[in-house]
Amino acid sequence: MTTDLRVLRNAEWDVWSDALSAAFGERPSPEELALRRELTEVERSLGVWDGRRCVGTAGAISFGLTVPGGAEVPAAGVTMVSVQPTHRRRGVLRSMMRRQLADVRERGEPLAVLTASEPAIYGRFGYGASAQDMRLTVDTVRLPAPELPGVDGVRLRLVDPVTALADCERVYAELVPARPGMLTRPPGWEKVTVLDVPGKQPGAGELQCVLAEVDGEVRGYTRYALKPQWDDAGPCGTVLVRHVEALEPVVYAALWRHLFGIDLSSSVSVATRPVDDALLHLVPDQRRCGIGLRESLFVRPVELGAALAARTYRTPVDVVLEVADPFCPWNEGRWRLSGDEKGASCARTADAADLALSVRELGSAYLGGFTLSSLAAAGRVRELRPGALAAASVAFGSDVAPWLPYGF
Ligand SMILES: CC(=O)SCCNC(=O)CCNC(=O)[C@H](O)C(C)(C)COP(=O)(O)OP(=O)(O)OC[C@H]1O[C@@H](n2cnc3c(N)ncnc32)[C@H](O)[C@@H]1OP(=O)(O)O
Repeated sequence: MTTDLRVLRNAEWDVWSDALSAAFGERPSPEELALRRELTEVERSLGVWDGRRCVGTAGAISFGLTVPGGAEVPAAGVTMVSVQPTHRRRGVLRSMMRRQLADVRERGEPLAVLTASEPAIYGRFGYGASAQDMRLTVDTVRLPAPELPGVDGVRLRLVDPVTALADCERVYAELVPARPGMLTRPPGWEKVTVLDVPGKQPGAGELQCVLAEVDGEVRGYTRYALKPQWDDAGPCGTVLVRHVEALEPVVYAALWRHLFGIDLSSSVSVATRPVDDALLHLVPDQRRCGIGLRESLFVRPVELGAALAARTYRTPVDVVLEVADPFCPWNEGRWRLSGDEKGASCARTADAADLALSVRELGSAYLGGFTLSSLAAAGRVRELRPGALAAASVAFGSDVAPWLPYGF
């Protein structure tokens, strides 16, 4: 099989996009397609061609990723990856991943990030699961709505989601530096948050948006749709929450109180919240919150030294890492990482190693969502100097759990 892997050209976008849709078995709406076109960074997108047929696609988005300590680090958001069924398991994906990581490095982005259709795919390319989604299906019949002193002072306003976008984005922008894993997005990406595709959530009504105001200022918002349902006893619909964000506890409680109280519903379901979400402490019984966990954001250190130096460390750390990275061999070897809560440096060293691990484990530990100790318990990190593992594991931690609020 002779194929040609090259950077996408504008004129090829339609064929490339059709190949992507076909590989996922999707038929996007005209609105979705228009947004995909707008958000494709063509010069960062790759296509693999077999004659005039596009058989492989991969895109990258120029994000900024919040890391522990609050810095925003340039990160390539890997997306739109597909290979046609006729060309699978012949190394097309591998060739795109190799080319893409070389491009990311050339651009000087220390990190690549993605969310995976199937998590088993990307470890071999050095991506480690780094953050988790908490899914909740809350029994709002049995659980009382959240209450906090001052909740009655929060004014809620039902608004058109698109008209309210700028207000919501101001809130979102304030939240981004406060939590590792959150992304600063290129302009246009905010439209994805309000794209309401009829039929995408079968049975659900129109997307609603509620703004929460304190003293006339927007301090939070929620977006949701009601999925009505009826049984012999009456209404038992579900409120499907897409987003619920707030800048202070009382606003968060007010938004959840609203969601708990929506007529004709008996549960509220939200696909993703951080694992340390405050709702768990605003209700008296977590068991009735129907909690589920799954991995969400994968992180791949592309320039290892720059990536490790870009975040801060919870406790002082001075550790020599013996790093394996067969897919990006420029990262292989020994690195001394020294840092604390103010900053860090990471440079090559000839000193004896304290810990041995691969770049994938460093991706998993990078945002503080998974500990080096838990990875060691799975045999994926080896301690070479007694005491080094516990010290590094604590230092890599984060007070706030990493979280990615949406897919890309
Ligand atoms: C970031 C994102 O966009 S995620 C979206 C990924 N895309 C999809 O899921 C769409 C449907 N699937 C596809 O298009 C293709 O099957 C792909 C892209 C997943 C794989 O493409 P291929 O060209 O077949 O992969 P390729 O032949 O390069 O395989 C590379 C390695 O990954 C492995 N692999 C490929 N697909 C999978 C999978 N679904 N699960 C586990 N391993 C996989 C291969 O076995 C191979 O393993 P090796 O390292 O042991 O040799």
